[in-house]
Amino acid sequence: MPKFSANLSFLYQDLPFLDRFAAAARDGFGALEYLGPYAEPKEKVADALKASGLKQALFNVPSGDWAGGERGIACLPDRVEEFRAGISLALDYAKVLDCRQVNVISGLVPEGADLEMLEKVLVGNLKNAAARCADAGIKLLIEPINLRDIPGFFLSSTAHAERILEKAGSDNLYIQYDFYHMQIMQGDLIPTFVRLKEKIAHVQIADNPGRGEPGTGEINYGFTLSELDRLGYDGWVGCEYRPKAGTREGLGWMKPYLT
Ligand SMILES: O=C(O)C(=O)[C@H](O)CO
Ligand SMILES: [Mg+2]
Repeated sequence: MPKFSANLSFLYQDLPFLDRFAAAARDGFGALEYLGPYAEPKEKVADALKASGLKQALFNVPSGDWAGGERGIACLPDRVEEFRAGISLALDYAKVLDCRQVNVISGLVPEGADLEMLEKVLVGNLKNAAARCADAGIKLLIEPINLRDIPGFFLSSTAHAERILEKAGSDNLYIQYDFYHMQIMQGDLIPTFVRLKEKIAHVQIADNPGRGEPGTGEINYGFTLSELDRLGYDGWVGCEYRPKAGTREGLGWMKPYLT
């Protein structure tokens, strides 16, 4: 049976951040994930997590000025120090939250940038970060993201992610496989999952078009989720969608999976 993680950067947007933890527990989720917990002291986040009884599935390492339009800094040559400091901060939170995986958002391609140089920077950053995370028993992930929602994003395909993994040469670097992004960019969702299964540490779901609940678009999630089960995927399934009505009202799709 799939195990679901509520992505609190997308779900329960009507509630203050720390109140979303209890709401997710009440609605049957087993774990939580979000972009980042950094606006709150780690002790407060840990208290809310403990009170909810949920697990911390994942969060992103600091990703630059998100509100200002940045989408990660990991490929940017002039941000290497900041990236390394961000890994330290992410590890501090991950330890307190007993979170076993963190995700890196690669960044936007600056106008006129040398792509080979960006790749070299990204690979160097990931190599260093994967080793530091391994020492802490935490997996490091990278996520291909679709170019329609984030034009100019550096990492937008599984083929590119595979190349980055190969160049980084770390056995602690994995792929976050987001079915929504991959449906837009390449399709062939399950065969690609099967091929990369050993390298996929986390999956996320939303339907297309619109990034709504499973069942509101073209992806056959009945088939997809039963395939994940059949193939032995035992990680969390991150629910990273924008509810069409309200989070709770839109959870009908999850009912068959709750025991
Ligand atoms: O956008 C996504 O798909 C992600 O998973 C990133 O973490 C940002 O939300
Ligand atoms: Mg995602």
